[in-house]
Parts: sequence; structure tokens; C-alpha cells
Amino acid sequence: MTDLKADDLNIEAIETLMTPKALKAQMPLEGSALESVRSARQTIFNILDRKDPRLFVVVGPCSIHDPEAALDYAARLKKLAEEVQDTLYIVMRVYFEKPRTSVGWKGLINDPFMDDTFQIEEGLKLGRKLLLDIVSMGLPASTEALDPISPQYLQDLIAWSAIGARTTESQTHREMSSGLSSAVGFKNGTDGGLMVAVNAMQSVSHPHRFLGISKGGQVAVVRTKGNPYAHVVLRGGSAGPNYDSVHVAQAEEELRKGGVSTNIMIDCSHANSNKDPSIQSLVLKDVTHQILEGNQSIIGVMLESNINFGNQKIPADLKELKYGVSVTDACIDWAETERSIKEMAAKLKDVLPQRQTP
Ligand SMILES: O=C[C@H](O)[C@H](O)COP(=O)(O)O
Ligand SMILES: C=C(OP(=O)(O)O)C(=O)O
Repeated sequence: MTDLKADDLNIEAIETLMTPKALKAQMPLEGSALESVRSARQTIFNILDRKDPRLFVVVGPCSIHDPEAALDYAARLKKLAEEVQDTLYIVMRVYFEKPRTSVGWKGLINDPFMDDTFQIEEGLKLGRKLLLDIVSMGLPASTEALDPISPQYLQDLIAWSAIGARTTESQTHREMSSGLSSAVGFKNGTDGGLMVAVNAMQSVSHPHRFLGISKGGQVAVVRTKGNPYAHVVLRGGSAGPNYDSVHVAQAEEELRKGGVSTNIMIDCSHANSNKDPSIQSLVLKDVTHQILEGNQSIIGVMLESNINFGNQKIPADLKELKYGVSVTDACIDWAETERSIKEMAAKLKDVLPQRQTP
């Protein structure tokens, strides 16, 4: 007999996952860790509102694949954060979800053991545990909000979120961002276009109604209030970098015309460094110079950094993985991270408090 089924033709299986509520009950955010997330979010709001003259620096690995190395990195970053805290507010990149140009490893949550077993529940547990460990150290964490369901499991631990260049134009990501509790940075598109980010910021400040899940794991209609803390992140594009003073001035104009915030973060990596990590410090220097020359719109920077330089392919035998080296985009190493951030802090120490609200 002919199979007349009309759905699930390309579905192999659907597995039920533990609920967000159950995961949070196993690993609750409470006490000083909760206070640390709340205070980090507020600090970033204050920077965006120009009540705090510091810049915030989102820095860390392109992706997390080894929680132990991530904690080693976090301990170093926490120490550096304390040293530069008068001038710079440091937030660690704790990126678990990678948007791929075509195919590739999609991050710790999707395939935590990097062996195509896709143990997503384990990925969520590992991710939540690592975030809790990091925020318990008093270090704020940031991530790319890529999957529309995972925020229910993890976003309570996040101080700043990014929407990536491949999803800034997506309605799903704009709706989700309108309900996030943290500030959100929208990257310009991969083609370098800023209009998608301007449109995203207009959208995200409004309330939305959309399909999602509740903490109890039920399919639900989510009603959001709108997120007042969105800003753009310039990350360059296929036509080249856009971190320089001319592109920044053009971006300010486009943002003003769109009636959205003129706060700008510069991503020193991605197309702004032509994916060559050694260029990131030069971009950071240029941004520092722009601020010394009077720029008022740049409120933050992003760096892709790890314990060791460069990147590596995921080997067939995972024992061959090199410690502290990215398995996605190439990163600067710890020594360069420390040197370039300290240099920026020293140069901007006396200048930032005198900046005016644009
Ligand atoms: O930041 C990470 C990468 O640039 C992004 O995930 C795209 O990676 P891919 O082009 O290697 O797939
Ligand atoms: C994927 C990232 O960046 P972009 O969206 O700018 O490519 C990232 O920051 O990890």
C-alpha cells in the first residue's frame, strides 16, 4: 500500500529534552552569582546610557569547546579585568552556538563531544555549568543568541548578547532579542550593509508576539516588552573593513537617520581583520586613536582571543586537540590579549571621563 503520510518525511527522530525549569533547578543561579549577573547587565546599560564613561570589551574565544581551558582563560581574564577596571569593563565571550557559512561544527551545545553524536541535553548542561562557574568568579559573560529556544536554558547567566551577521536580518532573532534581559549588539550583515542592523534595532525596541517555549517546556506564545538596549556592532563585510573613522562617521549618520541609538561597538575580528588574528591589535589601536581624537560614539570593542594563537581543525582523534587553541576562527593568544588591552586602558585612562553624550 502507498504511504500517504504528508509530514515528517525528512524527520529521522524527535527526542524530548529536559525542560528549562528542570535544568535551572539542577543548577540554580542564586546568591552572589545572581548579584554578579544583575550588576554586570546594569553596568553595560550605564555605559550605553553614558552614565558610566568606561568602554566595555567583549573578549574571549571564538567558540568554547573545552570547558577546562575556558575556565583557565576566565581566571586570567578576571585578573586582567581587575587591573583595567577604572577604564575598561571586561566581559568574556562564552560562545556556545556557531552560525556556519555552510556546514561545520555548530558549537558546544549542538555537539558537545565533537563526535557527531549531537548530545544537545549534555551540551546545555555543560554550558550552564560553565556559565555558572564563570559568573561565580565575578566575571560577566556574553554569548551569541542563535538558537531561539536555548535562551530559556541559559540567558539568565548572560550580561551581553550578540546577534550575528548571518541573523541580524532574521525576524525570529529580532523577536527573540526584544525579550532578552541583556543589552544586545546587532552585527552589520556579512556584505557589510548596516541597514539590516538599523532595521533590527527599530524592530527590537518594539513589543512582539511569537511562538516559543515556556520554562516548563510547553510550546507557548511569548509576549515581549521590547528591548531598549540595542546597538550596532561593526564587523566589516565582503567589501572590506568598516572600523575606520570614515566608516564610523557614515555609520553614525545612518543610525541617526534611522532614529536609533548611535552607540557603536567595533568588532576587531571577522571581516575587520580579514580573519587574520594578528591584525586585531592594529584595529584596536586604530579605535583607541579615534577615541583620543574625539570620537563619542564608540562604546565598546570585541576581540577574539584564546590561551594560544591561531586555530586548529577538529582532529579525528580528539586526543590530538591542542590545548587552548580555537577550533573555529583564529584568535590572538593570551600574551597579546593582555598587552593590547592594557595598552588601550593606559591610553584612554584620562580621556574617557571627559567624553560627552553624543
Ligand atoms: O565567528 C565565527 C565564524 O566566523 C562564523 O561562525 C562562520 O564560520 P564559517 O564561515 O567557518 O562557517
Ligand atoms: C559569528 C560571529 O561573528 P559574525 O556574526 O560577525 O560573523 C562571532 O562573533 O562569533
